[in-house]
Amino acid sequence: MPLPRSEAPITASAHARPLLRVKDLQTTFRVGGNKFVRAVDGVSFDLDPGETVAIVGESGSGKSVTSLSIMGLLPHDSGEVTSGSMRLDGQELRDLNPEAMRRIRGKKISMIFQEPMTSLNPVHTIGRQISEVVIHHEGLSHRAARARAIEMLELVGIPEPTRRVDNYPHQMSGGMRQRAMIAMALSCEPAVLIADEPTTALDVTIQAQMLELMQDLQDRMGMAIIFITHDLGVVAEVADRVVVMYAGEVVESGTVHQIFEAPRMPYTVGLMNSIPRLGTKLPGNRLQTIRGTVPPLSNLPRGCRFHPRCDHATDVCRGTGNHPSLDAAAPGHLVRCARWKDIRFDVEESA
Ligand SMILES: Nc1ncnc2c1ncn2[C@@H]1O[C@H](COP(=O)(O)OP(=O)(O)OP(=O)(O)O)[C@@H](O)[C@H]1O
Repeated sequence: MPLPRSEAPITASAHARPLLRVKDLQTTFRVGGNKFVRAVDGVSFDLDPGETVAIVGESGSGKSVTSLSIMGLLPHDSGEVTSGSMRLDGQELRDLNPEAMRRIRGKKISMIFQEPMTSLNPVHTIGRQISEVVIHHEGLSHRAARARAIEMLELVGIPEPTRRVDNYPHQMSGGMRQRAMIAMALSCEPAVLIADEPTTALDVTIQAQMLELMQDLQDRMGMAIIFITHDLGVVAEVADRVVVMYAGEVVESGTVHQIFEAPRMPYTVGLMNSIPRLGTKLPGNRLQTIRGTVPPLSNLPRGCRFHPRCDHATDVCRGTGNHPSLDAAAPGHLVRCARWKDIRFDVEESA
């Protein structure tokens, strides 16, 4: 059943009113003179309290721009949300002025980045940085804020928190800085945490520890997480629902089971095939990469944006005016592929 693009309610929420509803989000960048590109093009998804939605896709697919749009952190000289809606707890974020948005960031919605130094200030101690967040948002005294900082460092598993609270970021290892950043992001118990590739820069053991830590904190604090990654392998471990993005658009979304057990979009299957540790067997059982590269936003292919890289593409995928809509392949499972009814992928999970 094809859905008109503007009505496609991605990854159907079980709640009457989701915690966060992103609908038809469009974010545009000025790329010189009067030239604009649409880095996020009609993206919709819901996030319910306590759940994890993963946004996946190769570099340049629009994952980070989606999250920066929600956070109100686009570079203000070049990027702008040009249409759509982002409702957090019923409040339209686009209606908020910068000061009101500052009050929400850190308090109701927080973000952690791949590189901790993006959010940690090298010239202040970790304790001071966490304290500033809780003093700003909760009006705690300096003494109470320091106690909260120590408590948060302990919560994220930093040893000797009463000593570490006075460390500067450079006195900590990469893994510990990552933990400190998480402590800072969670210090006001936000309802939503956006984690943008939070484990990519870490070695495998620390990666696993960080994922475990985030899930543990989610269980304790009940926050919802938007987990941004190019790694579908990680998604299988952390997500309840998955949004696959390509060239600024959602190309498939559904529950983690639907995406892993019955993917319908060749791009999603391509991402799966390029992950060694996923344990998914496909014909030939060989590791593959998706041929070609993500197209530049200034020169998108006609028809389906993925067709030049797709082994299943036919004329119907290439034609001007044949831009595929998001169709419901099953309840809560949406796919943007003109041929999804014709293609079957032989995906089985290994033991
Ligand atoms: N400041 C900017 N000015 C112009 N274009 C931008 C800017 N920031 C991002 N873009 C464009 O938006 C597109 C999406 O970028 P985005 O960072 O969201 O991708 P991503 O999927 O998060 O990739 P990565 O995994 O590398 O972070 C890019 O192709 C880029 O061309």
